[in-house]
Amino acid sequence: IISKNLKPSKWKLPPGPKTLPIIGNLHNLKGLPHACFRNLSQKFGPVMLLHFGFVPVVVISSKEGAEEALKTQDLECCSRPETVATRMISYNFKDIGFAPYGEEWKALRKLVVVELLNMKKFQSFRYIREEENDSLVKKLTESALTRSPVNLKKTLFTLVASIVCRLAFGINIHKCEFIDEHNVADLVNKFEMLVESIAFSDFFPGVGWLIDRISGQNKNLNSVFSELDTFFQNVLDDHIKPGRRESESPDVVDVMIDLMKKQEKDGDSFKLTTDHLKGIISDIFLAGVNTSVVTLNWAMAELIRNPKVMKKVQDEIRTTLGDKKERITEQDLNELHYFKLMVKEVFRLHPAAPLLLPRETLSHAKIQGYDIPAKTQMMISIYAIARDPKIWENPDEFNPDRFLDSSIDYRGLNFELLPFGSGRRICPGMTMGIATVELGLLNLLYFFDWEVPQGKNVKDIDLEETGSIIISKKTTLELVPLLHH
Ligand code: HEM
Repeated sequence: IISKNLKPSKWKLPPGPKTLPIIGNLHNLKGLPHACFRNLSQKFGPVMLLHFGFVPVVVISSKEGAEEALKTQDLECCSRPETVATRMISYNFKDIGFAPYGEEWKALRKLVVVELLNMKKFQSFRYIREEENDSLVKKLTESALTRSPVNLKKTLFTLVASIVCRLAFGINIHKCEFIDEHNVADLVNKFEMLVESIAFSDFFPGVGWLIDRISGQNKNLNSVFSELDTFFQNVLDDHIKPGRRESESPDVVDVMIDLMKKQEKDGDSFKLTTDHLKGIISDIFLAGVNTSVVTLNWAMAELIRNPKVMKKVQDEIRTTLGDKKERITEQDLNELHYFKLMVKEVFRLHPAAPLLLPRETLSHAKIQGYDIPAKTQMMISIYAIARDPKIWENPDEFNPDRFLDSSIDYRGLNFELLPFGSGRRICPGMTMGIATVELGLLNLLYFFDWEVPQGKNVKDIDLEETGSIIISKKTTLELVPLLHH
C-alpha cells in the first residue's frame, strides 16, 4: 500500500502475472528460470515485471528491449544485485562479475582487460591451449583403440580446466600438489551450487536473514565457501614461494601480485588488495571454465543428433586442412568458414548464460515505453531473443545454414545474438572463450569420427537442460571416438 501511494500515478510499469501477498510471483516460477521466463513473456509481453518475494524484477525478452537496455548509459554500466552467495564468492564485491558499478569496478575491469586478457598475452598463451588439446587427442586415441565410450563433459572439463588453471593460476592440474583434476571438477560444481543457491534474505531483504540462520542455509553456504577460499589461498601461497618465478613464465596471478607491489611503491589511488586478487581468481574460475565446457558439450550433442551437419563440417575441415596434420594450431581455424557458422549456431541455441548476469538499474529508466524505477533488478533473456520466431525461421532447429547469407555476429553488436552479453559488462574473456571452444571442437572433429555406444540410438540423445545461471545438458553425453586416419 505504501509503495503504491509513493509511486507517481503517471508511471507506466511493465505488465506481469498477478502477485500473491508476500510471495509475489514466486508461485509462477516453475522449471528452469530461462525457460519459465520465456513462457511467461509469451503471455505477458517482452518487457515483464515479476515480484520475487519483496524484490521486483524486470525481464526483457525482445531484441529491441535488449538493445535499448544495453545501450542506455545507466543500464549499460549497471550494478549487480546483491545476494548472500554473490557477496561471498566476490569477496565482498571486490571482483568484476558482481561488483556494483563505480570507480573500483572500472579500475578492476580495466586491469583485467588491459593487463590480463589483452591480445598480446592471449597470443602468448596460445601454446598452452595447443598443448592441452594435444593431450586430449592422445587420451581420446586410447579410447578409440579400445572402442570405449567417453564421457564428453568430463573429458572436456579436464581440457578446459587444464587450460584455465595453467594460464590463469600457473597450475598444472595433472601434477599439482594441492589439487587434481577430480578436485577441480568437484570445486567448480560446488562453486556453481553456491552461486545458484537462493537464500531467503535475497527475496526478503531485511527479514530473510533470520530464516536463513534458523534453516542452516548460512552455515551451508559458509562451509562451501571455506573450501573454495582454501583453494584460492593455496594458489596465492604457491605464487609467493621464494624462487618460484625463476623457472616459470608469469601467469594472471603473478601479474596481479606484481601490480600490487608496484602500487605500494607508486602510491596509486586505487589499491589492489588480497580480496581483489581472490575476487578475480574467483571470477575466472566461475566464468572461465564451465561456460566453455557446456558449450563444447552442447556442440557435440547437436552434431551427433544432426549427422548431415556433422558430415558437412568434417568434410570442410578435412578438405581444408588435408589428412596429414599431427597437431592442430590456432592458425588452422582461420581457414574454416562453415565450421565457424556451426559454432555460431551452437551459441545461438545454447547460450551458456541465457539470462546474462542479473543487473540493477542505477537510476529511473524507460524501456520500450515502460518506466523502470531506479534500483530495479533486470534480466535480459538472450535465450528468448535467440529463439524468437519473429527473428529466426524454425528457431528451435539446429541449422548453421541459416547464417550462410547473414552478417549477424555474436560479439555484442547484433542484439538478436548475445551469448557474451553486450555493452560495458560484456564478457571480458570472450576471445579466450571462443578460442577454447573452437580449438577444442576442431581437434575432436579433425582426428575422430563419433558414434553412439553399442545398444544406443542417436534418438536417445536428448537436449534436456539443467542449471540456473549456467545451463548445461542434463543427461551425460557418452560417445565412442573412432580414429579417422
Ligand atoms: C564460451 C565461453 C564464455 C561464455 C559463453 C561467456 C559468457 C559470459 C556472459 C553471457 C557474461 C555476462 C555478460 C553480461 O551480463 O552482459 C559473462 C561475463 C563475464 N565473463 Fe564470460 N563467458 C565465457 C568465457 C569467459 C572466460 C574464459 C573468462 C575469463 C577468463 C570470462 C570472464 C567473465 C567475467 C569476469 C565476466 C563478468 C564481467 C563484468 O561483469 O564486467 N568469461 N561471460
